[in-house]
Amino acid sequence: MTNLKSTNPKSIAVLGAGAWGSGLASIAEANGHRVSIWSRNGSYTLAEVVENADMIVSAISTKGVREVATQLQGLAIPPKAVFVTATKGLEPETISTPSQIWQETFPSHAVVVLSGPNLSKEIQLGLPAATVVASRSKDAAELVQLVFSSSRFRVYTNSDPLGVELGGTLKNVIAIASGVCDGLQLGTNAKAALVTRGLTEMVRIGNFWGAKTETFYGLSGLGDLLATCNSPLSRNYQVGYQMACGKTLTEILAHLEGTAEGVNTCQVLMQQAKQRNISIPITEQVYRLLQGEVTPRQALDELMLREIKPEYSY
Ligand SMILES: NC(=O)C1=CN([C@@H]2O[C@H](COP(=O)(O)OP(=O)(O)OC[C@H]3O[C@@H](n4cnc5c(N)ncnc54)[C@H](OP(=O)(O)O)[C@@H]3O)[C@@H](O)[C@H]2O)C=CC1
Ligand SMILES: O=C(CO)COP(=O)(O)O
Repeated sequence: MTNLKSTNPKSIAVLGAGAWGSGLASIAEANGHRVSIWSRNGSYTLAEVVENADMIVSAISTKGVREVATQLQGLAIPPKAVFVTATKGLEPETISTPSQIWQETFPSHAVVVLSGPNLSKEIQLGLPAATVVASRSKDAAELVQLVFSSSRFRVYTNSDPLGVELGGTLKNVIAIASGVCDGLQLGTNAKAALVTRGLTEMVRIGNFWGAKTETFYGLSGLGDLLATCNSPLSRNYQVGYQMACGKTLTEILAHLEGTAEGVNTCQVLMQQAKQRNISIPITEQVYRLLQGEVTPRQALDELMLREIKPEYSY
């Protein structure tokens, strides 16, 4: 069996002290690495945490990524530092993924995407989980794999960073739909149909942007889809569930613990789908529900009564 406790501790700067930033910091710390955490209200400055960092791990919500990346641009980042992004969203103005923002801001540094079925509350409890680290740089991905692998966290490498990142991002919209499905008590058959067709929709969007189909059938796609569509711990699932129980989006977001990225992702996807004529019927109904244009029951009827068609169009 591999001994994963590090004999070569690295300096890890974690940006974002939310649920996932704290979770990732604990995993690296337990593996013997030197971890310092930055957040807007924390006691360290950005310059202090990134000084001498071997790895800069961002678990900032999408809305803050560019702002923090730009602040870092003015600081002395060690040339060999590897950026790791764990954010699952899309920037509305540019449709960039978080890793694209990091790579654009730091073109000569390696960027690694970390994404998988990783509900942070379960990880905090020490329950076992697996994830994926993906990069164009094999060496960087393997370094990140080594830093985070433990007896409770199994880390796989992957060479399709876009597919890995989009899996974690796109499933959030389907998780909202799954929450609606459970809130309306539509049963197991309906849930299976929703998640399976949701995966088809994820593959369609992902392929359009250049991600590989097979990546969506791995941990960062199907794996994360199953976790978030079946767990009340998922904030995105909670948004859908509570809407099905009659709450408004504003009421839900006011009391939600943490970020539900699917709400913004859904808007970005709808804009793109309209402009480029991509068929994303589930996302479209989630969008209309979030906009207050349909009730959960109307959204269900719209999906069930779409024009009949083959399962796959060749
Ligand atoms: N929780 C989970 O189970 C998982 C979450 N993720 C993803 O990780 C990301 C963060 O999620 P999570 O930790 O749960 O969310 P939280 O809401 O708990 O934390 C959000 C973090 O983002 C920071 N942030 C938000 N806006 C800004 C900004 N403008 N500038 C700087 N920092 C900002 C917050 O900073 P501050 O602390 O200063 O308020 C906080 O650290 C999301 O993209 C999510 O999808 C991925 C896997 C698992
Ligand atoms: O991405 C997650 C688990 O992998 C967390 O999901 P939520 O953001 O919906 O809580």
